[in-house]
Amino acid sequence: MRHQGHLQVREEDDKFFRELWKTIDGEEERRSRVKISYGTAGFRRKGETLRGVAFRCGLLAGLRSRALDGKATGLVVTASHNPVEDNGIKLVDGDGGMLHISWEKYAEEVVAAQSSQELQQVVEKIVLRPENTCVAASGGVVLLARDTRPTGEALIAAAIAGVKAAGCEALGSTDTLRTTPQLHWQVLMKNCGKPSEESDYFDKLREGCSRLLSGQGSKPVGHLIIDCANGVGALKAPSVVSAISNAGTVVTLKNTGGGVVNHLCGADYVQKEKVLPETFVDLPGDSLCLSLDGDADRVVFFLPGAGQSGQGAPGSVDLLDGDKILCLIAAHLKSCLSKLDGAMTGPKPSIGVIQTAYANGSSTRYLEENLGLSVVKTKTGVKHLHHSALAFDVSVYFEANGHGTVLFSESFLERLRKVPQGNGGAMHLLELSDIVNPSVGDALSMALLVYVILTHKKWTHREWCDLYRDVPSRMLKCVVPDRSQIKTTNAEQQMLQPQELQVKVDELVSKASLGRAFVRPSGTEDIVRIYAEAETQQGADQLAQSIMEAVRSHFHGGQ
Ligand SMILES: CC(=O)N[C@H]1[C@@H](OP(=O)(O)O)O[C@H](CO)[C@@H](O)[C@@H]1O
Ligand SMILES: [Mg+2]
Repeated sequence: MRHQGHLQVREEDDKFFRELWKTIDGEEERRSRVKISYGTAGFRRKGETLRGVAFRCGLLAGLRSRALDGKATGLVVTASHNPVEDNGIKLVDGDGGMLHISWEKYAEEVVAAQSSQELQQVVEKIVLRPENTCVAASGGVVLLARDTRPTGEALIAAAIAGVKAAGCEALGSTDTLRTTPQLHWQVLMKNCGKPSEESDYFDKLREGCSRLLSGQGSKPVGHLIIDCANGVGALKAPSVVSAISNAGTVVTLKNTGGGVVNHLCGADYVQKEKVLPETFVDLPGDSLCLSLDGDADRVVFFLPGAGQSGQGAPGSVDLLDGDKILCLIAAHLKSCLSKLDGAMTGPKPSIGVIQTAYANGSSTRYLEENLGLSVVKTKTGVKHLHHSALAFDVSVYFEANGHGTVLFSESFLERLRKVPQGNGGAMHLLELSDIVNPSVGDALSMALLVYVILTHKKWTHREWCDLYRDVPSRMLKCVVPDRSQIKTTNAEQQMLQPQELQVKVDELVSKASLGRAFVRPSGTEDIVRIYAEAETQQGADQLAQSIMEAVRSHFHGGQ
């Protein structure tokens, strides 16, 4: 029967598996899995408690591959920007993107299963659903990789066991270290019939960047200093940055693994604290710096300086976050498209610019008022931004924290290829498409892209920094008994429930000069986030604080 044997748990065959199964069925593991949700970007928690989750995710990635007629899927063991003791699982779908939203609930169901018997039943139930009649009885392949966290090896071993239990082939071992965007790309390539070697992705980025820089004759910056966050990006950065050093900029890699991943370094630290990574001392005056996160899918740039206020403490930075990266790219794409005018047949190409509510108000104003572009706002989480971006010929999306990429639709690329030789604009756009990841944000690819754009625009890093000045903002977190009581609308900028809390927020915002604020439940932490902007830093701080008090008082009666 087709639906028999979807889970092939052969405990008697394999000592490793018997040991693993004991852990999976251990009391502590069981309890810890009950309420774990897929979240904004996969499962995440203390690495020590994740073997059962990793096993089940391997199993699910295998089932998903079987549902896609044997197309490869992927699984990355990483906790991204989170501390070293955390770990997590990100699942990659057959198109190289993130796991399809319709399968997230299955991931939660398999993870919540409390015993091997229950797991078997959950799997059978999933494949018996009418929408899953496509799940083939066999076949399937899953690409696996991990970042550099110490718990990664054990989790990959568990995930491989899960893939095998689903009757699928596992490609990857406990030693397979990849950045998240690299694995996404490898899944995409495999499904295009072009299976790739470890180095292919970075070779392609480096060679593409060298082509774009050749003959430019000027460099935007003397020194580029890269904070690798002591993560997996440190292993891969050398293979791409030679394109930049060959163009005459001195590239220095820091935090390449000697310290603890994301500790006092990395994109999240720099973006949230607005300070230099700890090891960034005695920097040359003309340095442009950037920080990756632990799995290198997120990047922010910064200039050592006095901070935007001009009065920052030593070590403070002028931050060029995801919003500013997006504005630079959008400005460049717009001018490239204008060079195509008349050279391309058919309708005018559409350009999409996608942000979330956390984008600084000044960036949205710059895009709309200076560039004349209309901005689409989506819910938080790259999967939402990516989905909206797919509607355009060319699009760029970024979260303020540095997650983002540029997308070119296949039909637009086809039209570009037909533009007569000699139109530099079309060739340039085609070359740009070679150095971006079409599936997810990639810190290293974006580092190259920013450098290329600054070079072509003949802009210095200062000019980029001065595109606009951020509105002062403040983000706070608040623990509430049940954050799922908050329901939002309008790209999470308003609460539908509790209605009276939204009324209070509106009232507080109306009192703040140039105020803007919203409250939403986090998708990755058991907290509620409060974001506020105002004319002054003090105004933003006060607005955020008073909203936090309103949230507390609503949920805890003022306690
Ligand atoms: C305000 C904020 O930075 N939110 C982050 C955070 O999501 P939350 O749902 O806000 O916890 O983690 C996500 C996954 O890394 C990231 O995509 C998102 O931008
Ligand atoms: Mg990350």
